Amino acid sequence: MAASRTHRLIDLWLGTESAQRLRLRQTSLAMALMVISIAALHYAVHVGGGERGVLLWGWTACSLGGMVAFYAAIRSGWSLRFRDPSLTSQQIAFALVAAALGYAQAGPLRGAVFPVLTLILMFGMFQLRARSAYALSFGALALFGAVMAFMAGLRPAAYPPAVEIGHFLMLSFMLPAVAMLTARLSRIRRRLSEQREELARALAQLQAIATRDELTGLPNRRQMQALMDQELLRSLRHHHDFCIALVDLDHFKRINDEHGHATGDAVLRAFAQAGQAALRATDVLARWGGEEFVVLLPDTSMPPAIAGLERLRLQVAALRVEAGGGTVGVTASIGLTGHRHGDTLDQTLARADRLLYQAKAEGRNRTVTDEAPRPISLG
Ligand SMILES: Nc1nc2c(ncn2[C@@H]2O[C@H](COP(=O)(O)OP(=O)(O)OP(=O)(O)O)[C@@H](O)[C@H]2O)c(=O)[nH]1
Repeated sequence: MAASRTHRLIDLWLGTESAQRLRLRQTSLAMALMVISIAALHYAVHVGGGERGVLLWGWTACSLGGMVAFYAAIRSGWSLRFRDPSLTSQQIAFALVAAALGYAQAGPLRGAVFPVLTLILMFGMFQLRARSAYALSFGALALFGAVMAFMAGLRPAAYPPAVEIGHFLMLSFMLPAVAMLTARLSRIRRRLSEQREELARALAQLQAIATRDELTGLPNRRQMQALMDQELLRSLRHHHDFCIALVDLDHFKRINDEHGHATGDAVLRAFAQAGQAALRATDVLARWGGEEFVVLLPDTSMPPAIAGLERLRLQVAALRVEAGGGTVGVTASIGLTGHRHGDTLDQTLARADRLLYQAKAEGRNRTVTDEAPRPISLG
């Protein structure tokens, strides 16, 4: 109960979208650091005998208000319009200005600002590019240099010039060092993301090789086998019909022999395109091997299956492929059968194969089914 209330509060503060949650978590951490730094500065001024006057309270209000404004800009989604919706550089720049102004008021304990400064710059380590990290570091150095010079001139007793020069020298070593580390991390991050993209590309390529026929771009035999297995399971669960057809190009050897292998390849590609166009979007045409193809017609009974295969056969017969100045045509023989409940896929495929053999034997360029003959509608 208490846990779920805590979760609800956290969701209210951070939202539920994961990238936004990450950004807001980081900003909340920055806010916490700001609150601790404000408390520490008040303590430092108090211990140092300084006056907690309007300047300190003004600084406190601006520092807190700024962080709340950053939180609101991110939480409301307003910052999503920027390249970096976390507003990392802007938050760091703001915190650096607040730190420099805090340094001007901290008195004898002002050295405590330096580790905070490092911490502020470390917020950029996982986000900033090298250029931004160097710009922020050198900007901070210039800002602190100006504040140190100003304070040494204004209150030399509290900010002795010799001590300020020492502080500046320390910063001029420390800040570029942090920027160098950030730049190194940024390079590692970039290399990692390049490698990740390369891996994703290689994986996509491997998937295409494993599932597609290279010549025609159709699903290959392995992929078709998986699709038919899936369809078999679906048909068992939902008690629907599906059909399978074996399609074989006629006298294909002759095309190769008379026009060359390249023309044969072009005919296979043209067949694949025309075949897919003739079928419904849910039907799958796959290359089974050589000049033999399989069509899977999911959730389809025999009459529409016959119509679909006849449409395919007629469109293939109308194909003309360029070959050495002329054109070459091709026809297809088709064995079509419906899957029978209780049969294995191999049994259905064997039946389609026998029907295909029959189509060849009866003169080719025809669709043969084991269904009782009925008028074919091409609708
Ligand atoms: N160009 C090309 N030819 C192929 C490819 N795969 C198989 N073949 C050829 O397809 C031809 C198939 O010939 P056969 O099995 O004798 O059949 P067919 O000539 O089509 O005769 P029927 O099937 O009886 O009508 C062979 O010459 C194979 O070399 C391929 O990827 N590209």
